[in-house]
Formats: sequence, C-alpha cells, structure tokens
Amino acid sequence: MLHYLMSSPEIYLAFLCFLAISWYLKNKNQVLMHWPVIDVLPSLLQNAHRVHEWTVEIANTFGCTKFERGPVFGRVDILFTSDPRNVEYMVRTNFTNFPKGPDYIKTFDLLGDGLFNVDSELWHIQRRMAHMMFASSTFRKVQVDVSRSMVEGSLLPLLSQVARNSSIVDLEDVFLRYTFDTTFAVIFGRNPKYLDISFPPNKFAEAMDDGLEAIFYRHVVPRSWWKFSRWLMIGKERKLEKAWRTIDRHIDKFISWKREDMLKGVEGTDLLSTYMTLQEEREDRGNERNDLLSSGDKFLRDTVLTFFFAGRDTTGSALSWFFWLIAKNPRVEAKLYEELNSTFSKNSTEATNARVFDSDDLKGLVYLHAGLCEALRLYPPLPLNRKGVIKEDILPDGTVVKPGMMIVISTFVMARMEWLWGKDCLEFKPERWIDEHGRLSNAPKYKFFTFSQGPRTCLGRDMAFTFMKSAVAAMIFNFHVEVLENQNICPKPSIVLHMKNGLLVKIKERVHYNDQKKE
Ligand code: HEM
Repeated sequence: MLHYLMSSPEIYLAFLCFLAISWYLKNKNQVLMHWPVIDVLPSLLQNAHRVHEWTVEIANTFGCTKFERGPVFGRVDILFTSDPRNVEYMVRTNFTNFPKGPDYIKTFDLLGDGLFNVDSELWHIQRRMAHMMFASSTFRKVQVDVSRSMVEGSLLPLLSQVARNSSIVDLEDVFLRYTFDTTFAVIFGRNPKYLDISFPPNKFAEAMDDGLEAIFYRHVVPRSWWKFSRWLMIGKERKLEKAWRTIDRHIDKFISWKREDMLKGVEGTDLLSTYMTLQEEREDRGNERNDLLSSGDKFLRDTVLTFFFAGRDTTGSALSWFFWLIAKNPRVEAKLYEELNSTFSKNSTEATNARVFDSDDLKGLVYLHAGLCEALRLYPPLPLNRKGVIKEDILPDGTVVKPGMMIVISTFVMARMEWLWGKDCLEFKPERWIDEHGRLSNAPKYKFFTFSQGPRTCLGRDMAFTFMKSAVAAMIFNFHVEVLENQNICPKPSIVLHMKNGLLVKIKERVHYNDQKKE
C-alpha cells in the first residue's frame, strides 16, 4: 500500500489532504486547537472577533488557569489565569515579582513613559506624584464641579432634545462623548464640547480610538508580525503612526494653550496646570537633579495622555453596560428610581428644568453604588490585565511561573465563574453588594479586580464613580431609557470592553417630572 502511494505522488498528496481535513473537521469545534509549528495561532485568529467570550469558554473547558505556548516564530509562554488567589498574589502579596515588563511598554509604546507603562523607580516616583494630586481636596472638587456642569449643561439638554424629537441615539456614543468632555476638562481645564446635539467630529478622539484598535491587534498577532508591519508601515501599524502624530499635535497644542494661560497669570486647577506648576517650581529652585519633572514636555505629554487613556474609555464603557443591564432588569431600575426619589433635595436648574444631584446626595446612594459595582463586575472596562515575571515563582494554585512568561488575567472570566460568585453569577444583582443592614458590603471585595488591587490599583476609581454617579442619577431620575429590540449587544474585541455595535435607544422623559412642572 505504502509502495503504491509513494509511486503516485498525486494520490499521496490527496491522501495527506484527506488526513489534514479529517483532522481539522474532527477538532474544529475544540476551544483550542494545537497545530504543528503555528500552535494555537489559528484558534486565536479564529476567535479574535469574540476574544472575551472565547476566554470564558477556555476557562470553562480547562479551568481558570491555563498555560499555552505561542507559535514557533513568535514564541512566548503565556499563562491565562482568573483564579483570584493567583491574582491577589501577583497584584498585592508578591507585587514586585510581577511588573508590567519590557514587552508591555513596547506594545503600549503610544503611551510613552507614562504611569500606566513603567515599572520600578520610574513608576514609584510618578505614582507618588499622581497619588498626591488625586488625593487632594482641590482636585476632588474639580471632579465634582466638572461632572455636575457637564451633566447639567450638556448631557441632560442633549437627552431632552432626543426625547422631544423621539429620535434614536447610540447611547454608547453619548457616554463616550460625555467622558471625553469630563476627562478632558479635569486634565486640560477646558470643555471641548464633544457632547453636543450636533454630534461633532473630533480628530483627537478619533486618533485615540485608532490608537487603541492598533494596540489591541498587537495582542492578537505574533509579536514578530506586528513589528514587521511596523517596519513596513502597513495595516494597523500605519494607522497607529497616523494616530500617534495627530495625538502629539493635539497635546502640543493643549500644552501651549496652558503655557499662554500661565503667562497671563490664569491659575488652573486641572491636572496639566498642576504638573506644569510643579515643573516651574522645580526650575525656580534651580534643582539640578535630572528627574522626571525636569524632562520637559515629553513627560507632560506621556502623563496627560496616560490619564486620558485611563479615564475616558473605561468610564464611558462602564456607563453603556450599566444602562443595558438596567434595561434588561426593570426591577433594578425601579429600585434605583425609588432611592433617587427619596433622596432628591430640591435643586432643579433654571436652564433645563431637569434635576441633578449634588455630591452629598450622591454619596448616600447605596443602591446606585451597588448597581454600578455589579455592572463593573459583569462588564469590567479593562477585561484583561498583563503581568511579566522577574524570578521563578509558584502561584497559590501551584502553577510555576518563569521569567519571560506573559501572564494574562481576565476579570471578564472571573465574573462568570460559578464557584466564585455563585450559581447566579451571570445575573445582574446589585443586592450582592449590600449587607443585611442595608450598607455596602465588604464581602465581594476580595474577588473584585475590576480596578485591580494592591500598589498598582486604579488611581482614578473615585473619579470614575463621581462621573458615573452624576450621570446615572440625573438620567434615571429624569428619563427612562428604552433600548431598541433585536440588537446584537456583545463586547467588541478591544483593550477596553466597548460594545461591538453600540447601544441604540430611545429616551422618554419621566412623567413625574412633567407633573411637577404643572404644579
Ligand atoms: C470605570 C472606570 C475605570 C476602570 C474600570 C479602571 C480600571 C483600572 C485598572 C484595572 C487598572 C490597573 C491596570 C494595570 O495594572 O495594568 C487601572 C490603573 C489606572 N487607572 Fe483606572 N480605571 C478606571 C477609570 C480611571 C480614571 C477615571 C482614571 C483617571 C484619569 C484612571 C487612572 C488610572 C491610572 C493612572 C492607572 C495606573 C495606575 C498605576 O499603574 O499605578 N482610571 N485602572
């Protein structure tokens, strides 16, 4: 038989094809297929469009920790884990052994040497500086004032207009515009008015989106491939280059504006002004240490871009998923409305006649806080986190990790594990976050990594809650959001958990509001 096959190459080839096709058909429904040489690359490419759902399937099939090797030509050992014990160990207990690593900064090179990217001493210095700012009462007040004025001056008027026209609007687009304006205002001290009923274009926002998209693709294709594309300047890398130039041009302009303001003696309380003032003070003191503050506009560029990247898309994505969950759970919406109604202190605005909540009111809204935490659990805006390894170590589940390995943590998977969150893990239940005394419960915190934990925990968590709460409270109190039926709502394959197709809704003004107007 073998002799016969060898003497007829066509038959031999056909036989090989038959074997390969049968093998493929037999294995094609497997969650992960291992091919010779290219290993799991075809599975990754095949599932890239639904990467978050795929990671859940992997965890359901193989358990919440799985080791894989990349293709031969882009060899990298990857460990996927969603075991909270491992995550806690890496982000807190033995934090110093799990830095972001040099590969991270190369992949996210657009962000330069900003806080998000760097490790060791460079990270310590920046973290201390940024922490001081985020903890200051002045900066907290800026956040409260900015969110209130954006909700009152832009968000509610826009939604009233949409309601009056009975138009259909993509709520995710609205929220990304809202968080663009709020984040921009706290960082640069100006309102760019991206959230407007005319839905204006914005080159800076578009460049940020393109940059994010290219960075995501760097996670899907082998490292050698995206580096080769970069060298040739083709595909997503070309798009990234263009976005990079646009971003730099804009940030240069924002820094110049600020410098002009400072020369005119205009004092700002935004982040950029604060960093620039620190730089000036350093120069005035004649401090010769070659530290970050003396590294000029490059430091300012990397810092403000990092804050912008960290704050805008994450918070916008969280709001979109929250409203989708509310639409699917009218019981929760009713309870939220009840809580808002009993809290509202009479402070309606002249401009819109709509009602916004002040920061003291927002602090006491337990059910609202619980609802947001629950949405952030189910749809973590940063669903994947990456770590490197310095020294060989053993994770709490017994997995050995070695230098050079890439560890990928999925908080999206974590929310979907029955053994961790119970049989109802897929349900949207704000009650999970409230104890028997009606107070916010501490119990779920040890398994909640949406903002990460430990020394590198999110710096903007409170800011995100401020922006989200002001928007959600005013929206639910004044409007009912009706999500259009038959939409395919699913996560977009991206670094940030956006919706793939947006969220189309109609807006209805609440009846109670009209009733009170008549009084
Ligand atoms: C719902 C909204 C947000 C979520 C879910 C979120 C989540 C996270 C996560 C998971 C990390 C850790 C990332 C890592 O270790 O690689 C992080 C870090 C960070 N976040 Fe947030 N974030 C949000 C909003 C914000 C906002 C509004 C800001 C402020 C502008 C901000 C600033 C930062 C910064 C500066 C870091 C880096 C901290 C460090 O490396 O030391 N975040 N965030």
